Amino acid sequence: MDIGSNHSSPVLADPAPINKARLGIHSNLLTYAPSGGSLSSSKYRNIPRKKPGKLDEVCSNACLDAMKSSSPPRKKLIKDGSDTTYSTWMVMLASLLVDSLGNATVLKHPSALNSFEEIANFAQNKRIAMFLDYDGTLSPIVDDPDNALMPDDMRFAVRNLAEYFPTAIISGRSRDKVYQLVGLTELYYAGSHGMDILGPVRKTVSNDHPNCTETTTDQQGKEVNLFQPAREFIPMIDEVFRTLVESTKGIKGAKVENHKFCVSVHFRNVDEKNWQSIAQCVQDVVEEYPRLRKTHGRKVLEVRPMIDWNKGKAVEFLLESLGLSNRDDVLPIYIGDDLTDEDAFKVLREGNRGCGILVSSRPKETNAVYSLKDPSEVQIFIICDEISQFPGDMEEGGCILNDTGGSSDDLQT
Ligand SMILES: O=P(O)(O)OC[C@H]1O[C@H](O[C@H]2O[C@H](CO)[C@@H](O)[C@H](O)[C@H]2O)[C@H](O)[C@@H](O)[C@@H]1O
Repeated sequence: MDIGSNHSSPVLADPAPINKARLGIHSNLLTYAPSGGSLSSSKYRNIPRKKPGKLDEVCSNACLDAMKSSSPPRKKLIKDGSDTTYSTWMVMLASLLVDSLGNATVLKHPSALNSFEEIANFAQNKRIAMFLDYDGTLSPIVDDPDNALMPDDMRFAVRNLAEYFPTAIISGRSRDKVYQLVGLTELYYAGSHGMDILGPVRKTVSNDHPNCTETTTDQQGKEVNLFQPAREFIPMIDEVFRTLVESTKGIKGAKVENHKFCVSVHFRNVDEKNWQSIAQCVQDVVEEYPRLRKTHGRKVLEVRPMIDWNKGKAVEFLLESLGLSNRDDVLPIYIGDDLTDEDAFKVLREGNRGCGILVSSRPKETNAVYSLKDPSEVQIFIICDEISQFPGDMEEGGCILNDTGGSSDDLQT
């Protein structure tokens, strides 16, 4: 049985589709040309860059389009008296449309919870390898990235999961930051969209990537492999971080984060009339640094090294490091909510290797097979996985679920 074979192509009507062809923002749509310089491995290639000129304006306008189309306006109350009836009708029509698009998603990307039996059947006699994004997947999206905390009951569910299946977090944040937020030593962590991975030691992996792999010890003194394919970019990223902090300091609500191998520029709290200025600041940087490129997430623009590495490659790398790649008895599952997670969904979809689950409450174009509405559904899915794979253990008290969100110690018997 092919996983998700009942469900058709990944392309779905999106109420606000992003014009990727114009933007060139999605890494798996980019063509990489061979690089010179010290990034000698064929994995790392430069994208030929246009000369700065008249097109700059078009570029930052395109960027602005992407910022707008990925940020649908919030519902507004209609106060204008004369147009009330017409406007009300429009709102009702729009919400009907959203509802029917929602149903289309349900059909094409069914809920992973409703399809749980299908997934469990497919996972039978297989070992699940679980990959989880952080923001919007394990923690709800909030205005301030520093307040994106993972609820304790989610942490408990993930910790239990990791007891049964190899589990990795793959985040756009720095590895240190995401480790600090998740706080579980049982997991593997990949930060900066997979450009900073702490994984198990495996010789073949080190041989494949001799210049970017280093054997070290983790917090528990265990031998681990540190994989950093963009190591030489650290000083450049640091410089870009400082430049962006300076250039955006006059824009109210802008926030810049340094993730060691990439920089995030948040515009969630910026008035829409200033989004153009944010886009311009980012555009100026990528023009000044031809070996960096701009990508795009949920109300965030990012600047990152122009290397052929992303969350999809990180999944492949971790599977290889865990000795789980190219095996019929392994089912990798990746759960994520953002554009950057699409690279991972695509890797799993290709060759029917595993299954991507998109976290979204509205229809989106995606390479995932299934969907979950929000982090609370992610938590339920994780718990169901544990129970379905090891029902005996659960009944015997390995994991007794309650709905009070109490500490893990309270719940262990
Ligand atoms: O790959 P992820 O773990 O999902 O990280 C992607 C970005 O997540 C964070 O930003 C997002 O979440 C914030 C907190 O909810 C929200 O305020 C922001 O608008 C979102 O884009 C993080 O701050 C970024 O640096 C990550 O790239």
